[in-house]
Amino acid sequence: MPQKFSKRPSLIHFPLFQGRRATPSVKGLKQLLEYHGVVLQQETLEQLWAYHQLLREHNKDQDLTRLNAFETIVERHYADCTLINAYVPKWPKRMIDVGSGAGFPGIPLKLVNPEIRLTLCEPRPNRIEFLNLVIRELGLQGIDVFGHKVTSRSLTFPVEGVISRAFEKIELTLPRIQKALVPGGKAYFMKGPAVQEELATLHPEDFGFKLAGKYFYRIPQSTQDRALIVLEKE
Ligand SMILES: C[S@@+](CC[C@H](N)C(=O)[O-])C[C@H]1O[C@@H](n2cnc3c(N)ncnc32)[C@H](O)[C@@H]1O
Repeated sequence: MPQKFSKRPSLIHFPLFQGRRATPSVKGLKQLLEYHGVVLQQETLEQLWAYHQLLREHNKDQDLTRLNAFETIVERHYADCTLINAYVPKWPKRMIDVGSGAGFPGIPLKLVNPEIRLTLCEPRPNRIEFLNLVIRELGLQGIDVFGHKVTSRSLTFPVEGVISRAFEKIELTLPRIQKALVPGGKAYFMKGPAVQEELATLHPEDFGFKLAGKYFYRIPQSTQDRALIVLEKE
């Protein structure tokens, strides 16, 4: 039986803000995030706002995101990439984000979990440049960019965690990360509704992994179904 997507993640608050429209500003960002069930500290909000401004400023020449409206960017990028915290009690210390693009989920994940030592893996030169700019401008520590394709040969340093969103089928990513991920390490896959078909044919044991968790939910106050699939390296 396919899993049903639940309407609300369990650890989420629903604050008072009831509208979806908000002026692009730190305040508007806070209101929209809270509307989607994400409550952040003021300092984190300000960092996310600084990132948003860089994203807007460089989007035209660097082809970073196809989303345009502030509300949509907050819902599908920032809320999406921070809601996952509700399902992971403790993130691994040393992680990579495979296929980061403009920094999703890596940058929001790092902002809400500054203790993670994170490497953003992205081969496209304009995106590498943008990610390095974000790191510099926001003064982030414990984060760097691996500007190459992740393959079983290129990724040689050991990591305890891997995350990716909108990248490729899980069965294609597992061989890429098989060597780098330490035994007991976890791989987190952020997926949309098509995950059901993918899971039906996925055999993680063929790659030395076992299923450690699967969570199906909807971004609060949206039509966006999401899943977080967690695999553990045996
Ligand atoms: C569809 S985008 C998703 C970007 C981001 N994760 C998101 O959710 O918005 C996939 C990204 O993976 C990058 N990519 C493609 N092959 C890769 C590989 N072998 N290793 C790392 N990144 C790769 C592409 O350059 C692209 O930026």
